[in-house]
Amino acid sequence: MNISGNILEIRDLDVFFETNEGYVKAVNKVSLNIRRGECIGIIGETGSGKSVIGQSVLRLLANNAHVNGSIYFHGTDLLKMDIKEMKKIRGKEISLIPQNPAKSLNPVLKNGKQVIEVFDNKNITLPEKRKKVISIMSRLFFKDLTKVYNSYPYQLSGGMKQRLLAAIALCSDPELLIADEPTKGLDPDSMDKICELFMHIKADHKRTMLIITHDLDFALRICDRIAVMYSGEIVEVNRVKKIIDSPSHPYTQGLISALPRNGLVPLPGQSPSRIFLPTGCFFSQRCRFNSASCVSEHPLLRKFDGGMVRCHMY
Ligand SMILES: Nc1ncnc2c1ncn2[C@@H]1O[C@H](COP(=O)(O)OP(=O)(O)OP(=O)(O)O)[C@@H](O)[C@H]1O
Ligand code: NI
Repeated sequence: MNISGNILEIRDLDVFFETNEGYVKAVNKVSLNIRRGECIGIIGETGSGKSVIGQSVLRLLANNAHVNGSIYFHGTDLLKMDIKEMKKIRGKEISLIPQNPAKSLNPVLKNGKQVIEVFDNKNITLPEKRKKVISIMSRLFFKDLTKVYNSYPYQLSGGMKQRLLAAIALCSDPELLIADEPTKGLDPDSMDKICELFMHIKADHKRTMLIITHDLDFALRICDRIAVMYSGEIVEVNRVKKIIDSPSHPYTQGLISALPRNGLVPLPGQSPSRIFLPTGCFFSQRCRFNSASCVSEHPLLRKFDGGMVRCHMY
């Protein structure tokens, strides 16, 4: 029992990759807690370090990665855990809904069998497994269940494949569910269905979730709290309502203004090189409030307005 109520505690996570060009700083001193039953979103533009955080939690980083910091799951640091022990947690206590549904399914296995196969609880009989799988699938597929159960992945739409992957991820009854870009490459109709699916997982299955996405609208609809990443670090964390109604960090303000319903005002400029990061604020070159201290001094993440913000203005 964790007294703090946190399922996951990421502390000062640093990840850099060794490349021929130099050290790529992917994640800088990221700290984030996920409370039981909470759905937290990590948002930010491409390359900001969102996926690397998810991969760090599951210990699925590439071989050229160097990792520092701690990721506590029930008080045990996953980063120090024996890889054998880690495999007992991965896909069971912490499940991932992978990014690419097409690549993650076995094309020659019927959908129902696909879920039963990964459900490797050795203590229960096959009929019991089937019963459990059907119960999970019926909660995700509603009326089409028999048809879906007996057909093959290629007969499913993109949105339905996502549902199948969600069923696979849920059948181990995980304490934490991580989804990396669940809406990537989907048409608007499937997008709505995926939104509905995640709302359902949240409400009905009461899952603790970490949603990694560049799709701000999706995150705003699903999550309770949002962490905004810029160039490998968290620049703002707060409850969704605060992020939408009164974003504090100029980068978050830029993201919100760039939403289609707000007139799609794009943020000018580019994020800095990840090999030669600036001394001051990483966002200063693109910031309309840029001042001398922003260039000379790197801002710390400080408590503000019920959340945290990394900006000299606060
Ligand atoms: N194996 C690797 N070797 C070198 N650099 C890497 C490696 N994996 C990731 N990176 C770099 O780390 C940074 C963070 O990557 P990450 O995949 O976490 O971004 P992201 O925020 O998930 O972006 P996207 O929205 O495109 O998925 C990027 O600059 C990326 O190029
Ligand atoms: Ni990513």
